[in-house]
Amino acid sequence: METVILAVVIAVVVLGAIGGLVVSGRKKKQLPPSPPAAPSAPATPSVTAPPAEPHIGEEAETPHDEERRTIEEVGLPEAAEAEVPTVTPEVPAVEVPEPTAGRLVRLRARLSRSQNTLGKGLLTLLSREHLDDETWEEIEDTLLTADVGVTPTQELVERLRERVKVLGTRTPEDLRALLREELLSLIGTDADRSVHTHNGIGTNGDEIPGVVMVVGVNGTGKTTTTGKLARVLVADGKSVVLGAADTFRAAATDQLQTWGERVGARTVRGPENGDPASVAYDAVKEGIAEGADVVLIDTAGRLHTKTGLMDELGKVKRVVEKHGPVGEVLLVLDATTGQNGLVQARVFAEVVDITGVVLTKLDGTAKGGIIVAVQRELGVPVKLVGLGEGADDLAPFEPEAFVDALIG
Ligand SMILES: Nc1nc2c(ncn2[C@@H]2O[C@H](COP(=O)(O)OP(=O)(O)OP(=O)(O)O)[C@@H](O)[C@H]2O)c(=O)[nH]1
Repeated sequence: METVILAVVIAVVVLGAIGGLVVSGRKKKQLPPSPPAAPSAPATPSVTAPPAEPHIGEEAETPHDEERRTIEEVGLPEAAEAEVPTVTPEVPAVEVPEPTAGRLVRLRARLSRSQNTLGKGLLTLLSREHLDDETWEEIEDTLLTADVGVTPTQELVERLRERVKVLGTRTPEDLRALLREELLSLIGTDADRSVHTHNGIGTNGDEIPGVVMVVGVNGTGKTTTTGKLARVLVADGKSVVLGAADTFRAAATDQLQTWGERVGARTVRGPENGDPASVAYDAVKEGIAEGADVVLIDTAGRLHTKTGLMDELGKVKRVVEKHGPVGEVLLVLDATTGQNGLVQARVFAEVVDITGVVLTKLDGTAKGGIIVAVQRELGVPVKLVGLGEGADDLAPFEPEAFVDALIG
């Protein structure tokens, strides 16, 4: 019996002691709840252990080691891996130029702004109640001021006089239709205005890329036009190689290369002041090797009065022709230079057969009539017009859209 009592007393004491330990343990754990741990938490927000309020009892019994394991389990390594930035090789962005169809219509606002005097001026004069000699003279002056040229102006005035006489009433619609028709016949709607970029047959009998040479006096916009034309061709799905045969001006070569890089076209360049004919030859050779569709050759600006430079241009063309035919020789004319452009055109045409004209800076002049004059002078069509300094401001020349922009 005594033994039993002793055993019960021991059991009570032991239980009491255990109870006391548990309570003191709880108190210890509850005293510093979590504030000290909390500040360290934000350092690694994505990997913090999940329960904010862990089970007190468990926490008290959980060894410290186990907590670390739990954090590892959350996947620190993966998180760290995810944060490693992926290194991609730097590739220059290749632009996708705007399609060329309908560009002139899109750029119509620029055209009508610069050519207002011509189209609207003519319409206003033709709408006068009395079309006397003085009025016809004013019409003639308007055309001459716009650089249409003497002979085409006289022809147009004559035709308009005849047709207005026949016309009974002169409603604004009648006059607009009549003027549209006459201006269109003056500019011509039948000419082939496409830039010839199709493949040619090389001197060795194999197919070679279409070759286009861009020529003109200094500062007319040759390099810019070559770059813009490369974009037009790329937009139309063709592969292009550029030849920087303007070896006089290092900046022109860099400029051309930049244009090319923007659309993913390779530029063949030579040493500064090197032989332009040799660069042009190499460019076509590269075009053949690459199987490119078109090779565009930018030449140095040269004054038509400098015979030596003009002879050099002839040589560039002849050297290129050792590979095969040059499909297109584009003469770049600055529309703001007016009648002087015609003199240039004549000399360039003698040295290299011009096959098409690019009229640049038409956005900055009211002298759009030069289109008529230059076509008459050279007997070759205006194929492209420049209407601004923007990369896609070169448009295929469409007579209808041009005349519509003139007369509104
Ligand atoms: N407003 C306007 N500016 C143009 C147009 N075309 C070219 N330009 C500008 O004309 C200037 C001369 O252009 P370039 O292409 O360097 O002329 P370039 O004929 O190659 O010059 P050189 O190599 O010195 O003979 C540049 O500032 C062009 O941005 C156009 O259609 N409109």
